[in-house]
Amino acid sequence: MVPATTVDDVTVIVTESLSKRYPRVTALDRLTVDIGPGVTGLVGANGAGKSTLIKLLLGLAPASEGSAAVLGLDVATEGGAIRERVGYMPEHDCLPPDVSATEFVVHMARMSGLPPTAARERTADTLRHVGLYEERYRPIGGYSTGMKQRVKLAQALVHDPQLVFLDEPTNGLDPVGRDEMLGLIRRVYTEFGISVLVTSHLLGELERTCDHVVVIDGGKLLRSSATDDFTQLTASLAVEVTDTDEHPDGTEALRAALARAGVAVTTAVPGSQGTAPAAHLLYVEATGEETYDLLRDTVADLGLGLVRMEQRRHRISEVFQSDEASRSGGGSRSDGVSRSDDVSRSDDAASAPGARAAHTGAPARPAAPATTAHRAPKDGGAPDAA
Ligand SMILES: Nc1ncnc2c1ncn2[C@@H]1O[C@H](COP(=O)(O)OP(=O)(O)OP(=O)(O)O)[C@@H](O)[C@H]1O
Repeated sequence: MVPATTVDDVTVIVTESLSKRYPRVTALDRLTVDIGPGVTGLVGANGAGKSTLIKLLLGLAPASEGSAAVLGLDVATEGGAIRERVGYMPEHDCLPPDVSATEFVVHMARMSGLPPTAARERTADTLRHVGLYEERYRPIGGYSTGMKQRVKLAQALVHDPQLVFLDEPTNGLDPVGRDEMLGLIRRVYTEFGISVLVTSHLLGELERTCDHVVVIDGGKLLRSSATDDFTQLTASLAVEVTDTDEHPDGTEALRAALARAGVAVTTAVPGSQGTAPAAHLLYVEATGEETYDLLRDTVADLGLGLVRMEQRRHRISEVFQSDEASRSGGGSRSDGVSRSDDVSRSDDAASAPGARAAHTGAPARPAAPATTAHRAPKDGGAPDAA
């Protein structure tokens, strides 16, 4: 696959007070954000306005208010030029069942203006890249959900865009399929230099894939930060030890010894209520070098093997959980629902590692943390939080 033109050191997407109002609902509400090159996650519950933002950025629907530019092109007047340079993977199933992946992707390449030979070559390259080369002549109707998602990704990449919009590409995939798709998405940028805007209702799944995360709720910006800012190092150390004949439960032996030494130890992931503790992991509050020394000596005195001792990172969801906990006095939510990775559907929350499903019927929404918008609105005020 021929690498795309890399977009370096430019703002890939800029929106300024962008709004979209339908008769009964405001889908986007004065959204102001800058997005640079790389892989950016756009996270929000169902109905948060993610698909609407993509449609506006592609110039497929007019904004009610405000402005936006993609690759320096105005969405209001240069939609055609934007769509030449941008690939789009829609959320919903939109594939013809009776044609093969090759026929479909060649057709999409021709629609994008590629000559017949180039269209066939690019199709073969792109299908190989997404892992569909062997099955490329089979009708799409017989494909699994994961294969269909790959066809949708291939057609978004076939015309060698500078940027792709991927709307919920992991929808309907099992955990293995999700991981594979997220790996593919990461490689779209690292191998081909194509910047990515990928939407998801799962906060957690994007932290491994994205350089930057934008969180929206009710059409408003909640937060826009580098992923590292969300997942900065915490003061706690994750410690894992082996069991021995003398201490069949090494973790418990270490916990008891540390407690006797007056060290704060927990088996639950700090700051994440409702998250199941990982087996054989202790979290120790680190107060300085002496904590490392004490841990090493205690493990040695007990005769245990030290498997790992590492400073742990916040998970993105914890940023929202801890804020919510502090707003409700440190306890759980008044409705009894704890935050999870999933900012939307309870069925997916149940499948997210360590997540507890919300069963209120209403979508669980992230609380607004102290907003650190990537770019403050021009009036200098903080963007509205829902
Ligand atoms: N054409 C439309 N007419 C009226 N309302 C719409 C239209 N498109 C979207 N909406 C409404 O705008 C809001 C935002 O929808 P949008 O599809 O952008 O959300 P989303 O974050 O992409 O969620 P999902 O993942 O469920 O699609 C929703 O309340 C939706 O019902």
